[in-house]
Amino acid sequence: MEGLAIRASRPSIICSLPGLDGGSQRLPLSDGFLRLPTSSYAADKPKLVAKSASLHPISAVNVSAQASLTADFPALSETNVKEERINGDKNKPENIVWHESSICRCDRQQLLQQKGCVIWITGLSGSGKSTVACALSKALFERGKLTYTLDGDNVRHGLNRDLTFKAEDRTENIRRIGEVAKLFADVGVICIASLISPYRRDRDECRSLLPEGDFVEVFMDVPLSVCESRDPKGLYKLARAGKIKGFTGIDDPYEAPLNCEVVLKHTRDDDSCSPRQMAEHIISYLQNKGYLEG
Ligand SMILES: Nc1ncnc2c1ncn2[C@@H]1O[C@H](COP(=O)(O)OS(=O)(=O)O)[C@@H](OP(=O)(O)O)[C@H]1O
Ligand SMILES: Nc1ncnc2c1ncn2[C@@H]1O[C@H](COP(=O)(O)OP(=O)(O)O)[C@@H](O)[C@H]1O
Repeated sequence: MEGLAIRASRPSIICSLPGLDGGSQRLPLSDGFLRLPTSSYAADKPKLVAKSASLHPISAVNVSAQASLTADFPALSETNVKEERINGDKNKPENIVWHESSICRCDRQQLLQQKGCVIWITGLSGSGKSTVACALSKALFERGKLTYTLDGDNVRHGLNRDLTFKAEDRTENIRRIGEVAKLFADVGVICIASLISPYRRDRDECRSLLPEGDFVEVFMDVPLSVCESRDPKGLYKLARAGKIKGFTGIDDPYEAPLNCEVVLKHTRDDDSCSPRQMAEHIISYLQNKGYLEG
């Protein structure tokens, strides 16, 4: 069906559409979506206004419409509006129905007094990703904030144990961790994902899984020479000796972020920020964006 689909985390939403009699109406969702055929809004200058049925914001909105449709979501600062045709998602599973829960993300965030998000730490091996992830999780814990860390090395011991370091396996590694991180964010947890994630496209895919603002990309901007001199696991030495093939930074690519939320730049060894200072930098970002409140 060609039309409009609005996804919300509530059983019904209040909606006013040109095609609906009597202004606003409360409309029930089926499998998490309000679906409207093109005919209900294909007026000359169609305007859609949707609000959640309670004071809770709509967690996500998918607009599938003709180019002429304009959607207007007043007072919904947390709303993520995406254009997507109902039939346009070729990866959409068939015969699978989304089951809504009566407790939504905003309820959990209220309980935890924080907002779920993903802190995605990317950088070369030895750039300090795990160290910063650890310092961040400790500093947030001390403030009473709940985090969970997904470390590339660790996840490769379990969920991703079947994956190698070939480009397509790295992509799959990142995709799976991105999906798991999204679940944590939905719980209301501040999820810290710390992995090399060398390809920009893979990181951008993970970003696109989340509502605007909820993906915070942190780049460990540390020169290869510094990472190599640290070499805590002796892997650079093995890579230089040709005993590890396809090692990031040596004979495999790393694409630095072009426009990320936080850059933690290494300056000089005698003047480098401590992991705690780096963690505080990320915390300031989260605080300014309101992620440390319910
Ligand atoms: N070929 C190759 N290239 C890069 N890294 C390698 C490789 N082989 C093993 N290792 C070790 O694996 C850790 C990186 O795993 P990730 O899951 O973060 O990598 S990726 O995001 O899929 O690229 C990485 O851990 P960190 O040093 O913590 O980054 C390495 O210890
Ligand atoms: N800010 C820092 N200054 C100096 N050394 C650091 C810093 N952060 C991490 N290190 C050291 O660098 C090495 C690599 O850190 P690690 O967190 O394991 O990096 P990654 O997870 O990116 O591989 C470790 O020996 C760690 O103690």
